[in-house]
Amino acid sequence: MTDPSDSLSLAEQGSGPTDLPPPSPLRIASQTALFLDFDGTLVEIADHPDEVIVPETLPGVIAALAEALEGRLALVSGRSIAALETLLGPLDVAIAGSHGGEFRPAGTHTVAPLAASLPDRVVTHLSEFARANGNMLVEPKPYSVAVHYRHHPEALEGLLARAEALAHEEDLKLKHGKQVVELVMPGSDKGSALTAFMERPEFAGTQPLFLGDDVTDEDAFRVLEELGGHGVLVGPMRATAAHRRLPDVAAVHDWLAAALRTHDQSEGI
Ligand SMILES: O=P(O)(O)OC[C@H]1O[C@H](O[C@H]2O[C@H](CO)[C@@H](O)[C@H](O)[C@H]2O)[C@H](O)[C@@H](O)[C@@H]1O
Repeated sequence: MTDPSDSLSLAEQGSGPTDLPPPSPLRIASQTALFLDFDGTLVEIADHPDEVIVPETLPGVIAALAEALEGRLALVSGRSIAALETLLGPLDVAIAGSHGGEFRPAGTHTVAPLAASLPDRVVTHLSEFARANGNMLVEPKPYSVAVHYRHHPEALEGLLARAEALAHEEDLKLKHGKQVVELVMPGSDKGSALTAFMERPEFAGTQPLFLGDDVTDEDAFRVLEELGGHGVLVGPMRATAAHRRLPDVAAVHDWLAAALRTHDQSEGI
């Protein structure tokens, strides 16, 4: 069975989806708000979630951009906020974690839930299934749970069936990301997280940009149309609601660094 990102592009085969232009250079301006996904966008995908290599300069780049944008920057990730801070260190920037379940504006350590807690039985059932099928990695998060099948692709069909049954019983949302099946509490996703940020005074009246690579980022890309912003797909072209594309993580880093250089020059730094 293929990765959902691959199957989206396969579904588009024939003429294939028309490629998207790259985004304009990022301008540090009062109308700019920047939302960044983490895995596959700021760091390369790794075999295990704990094995991602975080470039030494990344936390500094995020902090510098947030400062230059006067707080109009947020990380919007499927990971929990705690997992992101383990990898990046403590950061005083706005973060939405667990696919929008956790919401934390800049300047506070208080995490506001945007979803109800996941019932324990969901993690228990998926953990039993994962143990019985090659001991797949289970990643419980505050408002979602992820099962990573990268090393056990043969278990995907059964995993999807089990996850669909649990989603139906507990009224959960199923997300099929890169080599991962996740069950998420309803009422929150990356789109609702973006909307919640845009309702805050520091983001009001800005034009949001969101960079993301996975199919789970499409909720945010869709919401951006209503918010007057642009989605930037990171990675190979596929069917997407984004309007711009950068080819890979390295191109994201170059695009961000160029914005900081231009800003520093204009400030005489
Ligand atoms: O929204 P994101 O910040 O992109 O997070 C999405 C998921 O990222 C992590 O899983 C993905 O990255 C892993 C490390 O590269 C990789 O091993 C896995 O196959 C990917 O799906 C994270 O573990 C999940 O909790 C996030 O939902």
